[in-house]
Amino acid sequence: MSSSAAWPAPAKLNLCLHINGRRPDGYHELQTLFQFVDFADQLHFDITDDGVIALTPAIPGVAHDDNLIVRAARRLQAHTGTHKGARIHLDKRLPMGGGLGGGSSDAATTLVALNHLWNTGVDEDTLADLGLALGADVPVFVRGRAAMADGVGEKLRPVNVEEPWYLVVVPDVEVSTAEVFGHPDLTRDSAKITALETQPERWHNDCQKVVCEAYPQVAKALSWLVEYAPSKMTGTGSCVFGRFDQQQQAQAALEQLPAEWQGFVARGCNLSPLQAKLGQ
Ligand SMILES: C[C@@](CO)(OP(=O)(O)O)[C@H](O)COP(=O)(O)OP(=O)(O)OC[C@H]1O[C@@H](n2ccc(N)nc2=O)[C@H](O)[C@@H]1O
Ligand SMILES: Nc1ncnc2c1ncn2[C@@H]1O[C@H](COP(=O)(O)OP(=O)(O)O)[C@@H](O)[C@H]1O
Repeated sequence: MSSSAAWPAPAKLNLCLHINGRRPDGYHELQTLFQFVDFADQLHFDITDDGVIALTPAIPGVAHDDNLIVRAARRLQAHTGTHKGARIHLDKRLPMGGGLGGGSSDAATTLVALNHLWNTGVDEDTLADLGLALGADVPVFVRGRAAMADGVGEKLRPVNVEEPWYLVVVPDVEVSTAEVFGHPDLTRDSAKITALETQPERWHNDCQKVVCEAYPQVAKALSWLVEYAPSKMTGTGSCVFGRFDQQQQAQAALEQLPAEWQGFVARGCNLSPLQAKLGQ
C-alpha cells in the first residue's frame, strides 16, 4: 500500500439512538446502532523522517493544532515514541456538525493509516483507546464494524444488519450535541432492549423531537424526506436519512431535492471502507 494512496474516512449513521437515562455526572445512558456508509472524506499521507505533523488545507474555523487529524497523529507519536512525521492532505467531503461523525472518522483513519505506514504495530484495542480520548465515536470508526453501542456509548458489540441505500439530507444548520443532551424536554426513559439490532421496527431517535422543535430546518427536511422513504435523524442531527431498497429510488429522490439543502446517496456498510482497504 503506497503512502500517497487515498485513505477513506467514511460517515456513520445512527440507525437508532435510544436514551435510557442520565447518570449523576450528566452523561446519558444510551443504546445506538452505528452503520457506515460509502461516502467519505479522503486523506493522503506522505511519511517523513522529521517528526513534523503538517495538515493541508486548513478547515475554516478549526485551528491546525485543534484539528482531530493532527491531534490523532500526535497522540500516536506520543504513544509509540516514533520519530517519523507526516504531511497529510485532507479532501473534506462530509458536512461538519451534522451527526455524520466526520471529525471522529478523520481521527480514526489517521490512527489506523499512520500505525500502518509508520509500522508502529499498535493493536486495534489500543488504537481504539487512544481514539476515545479524542471523541466518543472514534473507537467505532477505528474498529470499522457496524455496532450496537451501550453504556454511555463506550460498550461496542459488532452486529450485522441490512445494507440498504440511503439518501442523506444536510440541512443548512449545525446542531450542538451538548445542547441537545442538556435540553429539558429531551425524553430519557426509553427501555433498554435486548438484541435491539434484530428489531428495526423499534428503532427511533429520542433526540429528533427536541432538535426538530429547536431547528425548523431539520423538521422541514424530515417532512420532505418522509414523502419518499422511512426517515430519521442521525445522532444529534442535523442530518436526516431515508432508507431505500434500490439505489435508483434514492437517486430519483435526490434529483427532487430542494436547492436549499445539500444531499447525497450512499450505501450502508457493515464493514467500513477503511477496514475494507486495510484488508485488501
Ligand atoms: C451521541 C452521538 C451519537 O453518535 O452524537 P453525534 O455527535 O454523533 O451527533 C455521539 O456519541 C456523541 O459523540 P461526541 O460528539 O464525540 O460527544 P462528546 O464530545 O463525547 O460529548 C458532547 C456532550 O454531549 C453530552 N453527552 C454525550 C454522550 C453521552 N452519552 N451523554 C451525554 O450527555 C455531554 O454533555 C458531552 O459534553
Ligand atoms: N478533521 C475534522 N473534521 C471535522 N470537524 C473537525 C475536525 N477536527 C476538528 N473538528 C471539529 O469537530 C466539530 C464536529 O465535527 P463533526 O465530527 O463533523 O460533526 P458531528 O460530531 O456532528 O458528526 C467541528 O465543528 C469542528 O469544530
